[in-house]
Amino acid sequence: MTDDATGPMRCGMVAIVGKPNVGKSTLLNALVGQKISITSRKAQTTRHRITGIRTVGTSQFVFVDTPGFQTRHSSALNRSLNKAVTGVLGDVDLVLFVVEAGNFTLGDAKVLALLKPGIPAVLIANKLDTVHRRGDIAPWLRDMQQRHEFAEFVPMSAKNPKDVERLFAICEKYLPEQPWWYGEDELTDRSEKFLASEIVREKLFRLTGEELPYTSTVVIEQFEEEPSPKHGRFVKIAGTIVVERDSHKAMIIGERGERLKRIGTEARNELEKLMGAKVFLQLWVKVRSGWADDEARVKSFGYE
Ligand SMILES: Nc1nc2c(ncn2[C@@H]2O[C@H](COP(=O)(O)OP(=O)(O)OP(=O)(O)O)[C@@H](O)[C@H]2O)c(=O)[nH]1
Repeated sequence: MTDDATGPMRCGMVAIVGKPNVGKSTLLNALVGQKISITSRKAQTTRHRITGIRTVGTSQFVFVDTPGFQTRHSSALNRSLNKAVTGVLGDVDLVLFVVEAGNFTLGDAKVLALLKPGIPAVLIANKLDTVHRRGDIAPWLRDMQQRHEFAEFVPMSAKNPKDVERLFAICEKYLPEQPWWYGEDELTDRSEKFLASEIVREKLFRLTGEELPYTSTVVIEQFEEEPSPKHGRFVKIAGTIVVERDSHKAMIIGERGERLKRIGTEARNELEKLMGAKVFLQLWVKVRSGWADDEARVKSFGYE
């Protein structure tokens, strides 16, 4: 990657797609250079179409993260997720198709089938650091070449900054020559309110582990900024964690409310850092059974 400001001005949209858990959010965060999308060990934590923006030299990359492609269940929530993926793929300049290096499963094949002809796709063979037999990668790459006409093949690790820098240099030439859409320092076009719900959701999944179904969601009901002579910025946030069962509610609240308190404290600390503000955060837990199957309710929670 070059940082010199010579050459034509470029700007373009880059979609990051792949089945759940291959490392899309990790890659996006590494590319944008700051935590924007939420990562966790639990699959399917990314539901929204999140953009991250990075300007390097004369090129501006506008990244679009997509939800993990759902195949197992077909509730209204999953249909909405799938629509988000297919919608994104039609109007981007470049697709980064992420798989785990050395692997290709039916789940990967289903996402690959969504790629549109005419839009260049780069194969990202991620998590290379976990591959012990590097010799197996060359024949695997040849096999991948048969499956799709990829523009480039990039074996890498999203956790290795050198690999991430190299990826920029590889992607740059696929951006069209045109003026930038965003300011040089902008990182995301998502609101702080949206980031607040994502951060609470991340803490929720981190602190409840594998037991909590991914249909649990967070709705921010209040997001108000008040002038504060003492703190500069002061933001009051109230949110509701919506779950499907009483047992999930009990799990989140924990013994004597300990777990919910921790979720709130960790989320508040991170929000304060991110927003450079003093944050007052209130969280509730509500049970709404079957919401993931209810089309209207999925919409009311902000999923298109
Ligand atoms: N060893 C290793 N682990 C990685 C790498 N990239 C991502 N991971 C891990 O893989 C897991 C899943 O990463 P995510 O970035 O959340 O995956 P995702 O594809 O966005 O997942 P969904 O949101 O479910 O679609 C996390 O535990 C990451 O830390 C990598 O290059 N090497």
